[in-house]
Amino acid sequence: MKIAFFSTQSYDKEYFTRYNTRHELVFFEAPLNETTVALATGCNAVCAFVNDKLNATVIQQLAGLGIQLIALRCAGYNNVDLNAAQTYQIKVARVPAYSPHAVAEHAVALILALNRKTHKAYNRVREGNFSLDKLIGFDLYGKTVGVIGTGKIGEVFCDIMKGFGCRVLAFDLVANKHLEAKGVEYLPLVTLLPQCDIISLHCPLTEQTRHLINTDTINLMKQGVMLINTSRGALIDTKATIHALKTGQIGYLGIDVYEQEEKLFFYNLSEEIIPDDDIMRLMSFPNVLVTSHQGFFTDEALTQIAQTTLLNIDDFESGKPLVNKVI
Ligand SMILES: NC(=O)c1ccc[n+]([C@@H]2O[C@H](COP(=O)([O-])OP(=O)(O)OC[C@H]3O[C@@H](n4cnc5c(N)ncnc54)[C@H](O)[C@@H]3O)[C@@H](O)[C@H]2O)c1
Repeated sequence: MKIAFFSTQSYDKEYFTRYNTRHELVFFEAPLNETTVALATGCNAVCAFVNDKLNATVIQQLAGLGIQLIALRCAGYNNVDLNAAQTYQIKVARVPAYSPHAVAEHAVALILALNRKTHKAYNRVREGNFSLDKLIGFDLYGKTVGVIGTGKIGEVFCDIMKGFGCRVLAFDLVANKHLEAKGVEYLPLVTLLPQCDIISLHCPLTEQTRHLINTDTINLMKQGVMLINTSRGALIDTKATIHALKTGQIGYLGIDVYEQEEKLFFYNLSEEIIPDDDIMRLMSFPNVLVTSHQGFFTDEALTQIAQTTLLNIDDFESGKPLVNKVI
């Protein structure tokens, strides 16, 4: 099959070329949207990533070009209009699990860096400043951590935080029996939020979870709470979060995802004027750490993403059941 890859970065090319044996891969740096969709002309499938826009218009245009498969090289599919894909009979497959450890460990990295201010210490000592002033952190041992969404990533995250000696509380639509057996306590969200020193988001972005973190839920949290989001940006109402950082209601924020990330993340904008005032405000707080959607970015995860995506394409081509189909 001939597959058009959108939003391609050098590492996508490297890993997919390494594991591809039978397909023709065409790599485009451009993201997939209404203005770039024509690049898929002559291809049978498109391979898309988290910030590609597969709305109804794009899907209609893809159908017009004869595209039969949308092979997502990610787990989330909130950026795909599934009704439109169904209408135009385009199959959608994804990579449901690729090293949940990669994302869970990144969430922990954000917690540790925010708490112990490692990023600041790194810069200080390079300038010969060996003072500890304002670098004080807190022991994770004995603290209460709230985990929202205890699927594959949330489960690994709970295990790691248990290992630190934290009390772990969870909120999910379905309780995970393995976690309950290890002492993770499931509570309604309104009961969980006021008890936690750290809250980490690991649920998908859906109509129910959009702006799950808003003024009302933030006000239920402990004053000075640490909020971590490695899931999807729109789980958090950015403006409400900025307000809470200004008042001190949120004491630390670690985000690997951002509501308006598609125009920023994965690009080098160091020589540009960035017009997004919210991200600029967020980055100006000393207690906010932003990474640009790198939770998945480990060798193991990139290998798994390439292998599973190519397997999905193989299965589709040979008419086998699509084990990783979304629809
Ligand atoms: N930062 C990154 O690089 C990166 C990489 C991969 C995935 N992600 C994000 O992480 C999310 C979680 O991934 P996963 O593999 O653990 O998914 P998963 O499907 O295994 O788990 C998601 C969990 O969220 C729960 N959930 C669904 N709706 C909920 C709701 N309304 N309230 C509470 N819980 C709810 C589900 O029941 C499930 O247990 C993905 O949806 C994706 O957005 C981020």
